[in-house]
Amino acid sequence: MSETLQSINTTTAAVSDEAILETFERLAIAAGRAIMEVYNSEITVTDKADASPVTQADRAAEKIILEGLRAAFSGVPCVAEEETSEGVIAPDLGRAFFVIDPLDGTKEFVKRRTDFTVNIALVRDGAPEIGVVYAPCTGRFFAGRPGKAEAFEIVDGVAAGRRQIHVREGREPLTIVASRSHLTPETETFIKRVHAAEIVSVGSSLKFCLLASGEADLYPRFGRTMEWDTAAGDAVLRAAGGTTHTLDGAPLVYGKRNQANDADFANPHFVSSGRIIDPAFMF
Ligand SMILES: Nc1ncnc2c1ncn2[C@@H]1O[C@H](COP(=O)(O)O)[C@@H](OP(=O)(O)O)[C@H]1O
Ligand SMILES: [Mg+2]
Repeated sequence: MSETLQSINTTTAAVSDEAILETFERLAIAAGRAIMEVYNSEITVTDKADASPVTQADRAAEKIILEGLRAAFSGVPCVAEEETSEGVIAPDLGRAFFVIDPLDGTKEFVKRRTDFTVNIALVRDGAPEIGVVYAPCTGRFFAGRPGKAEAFEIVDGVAAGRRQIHVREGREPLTIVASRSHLTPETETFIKRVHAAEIVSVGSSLKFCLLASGEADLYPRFGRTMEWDTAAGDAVLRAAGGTTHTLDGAPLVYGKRNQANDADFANPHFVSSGRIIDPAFMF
């Protein structure tokens, strides 16, 4: 059994991975409901300091998730997109902390497309171990913890069609998933090098989930992302048997602070993959 939260953080009770996931699921569904209320009425967009958009839905969803996590697991630090952008960051993350992107794919949301997601993850010892990704517009829900990844649909607030998912055996030509809004020249160069059957453009962390559910093989990201953009999807992917590597071939680690020439929690370029027969060609 994997380590409990209690053994690596000061919480009031020993908590199983399953119990953590149940809390994540409940909070993601509640956050998704708040997001869809805004989606179905008027969206107010403002620009953050980094020029990325934020809406009242991001803030409402983050409030629901943070209040829920802090009530259920007091003492476990939270790294959340909107709080961090306002300078609210725990001074010491310890060995276990939550990472939250309440609305990933804000550009998708603002354009009233369907790919935006709610993301909640637990990082332990630098690895994303437990995570949920929920796309409230379509109802698609993905959940992962060590050794088990699942997909299901949320219908009227209730989970239906729960099934285990796995990465697939990558076969050439591969299916590549890439960002719809942020495709860099470096990513395009990489895509040209790989023998791809199909390139699927997807907004948000759903890209990781398509690898996890065996619907695609590779997700190259040679552009800006922050840890909250990737932690939950990466947790689902790893639980399903996939990997995320930086360009030096090491697993992507989380909890990156005070890096020279870079902001806190910024990710380097990475490639996520399902079960690729020969990963050597990637780097
Ligand atoms: N130029 C840019 N402007 C805004 N966000 C950017 C960006 N480049 C990368 N991003 C990040 O990419 C995320 C979306 O990923 P994708 O392109 O895969 O859908 C955004 O998350 P948010 O939508 O949560 O802000 C944001 O953190
Ligand atoms: Mg994001």
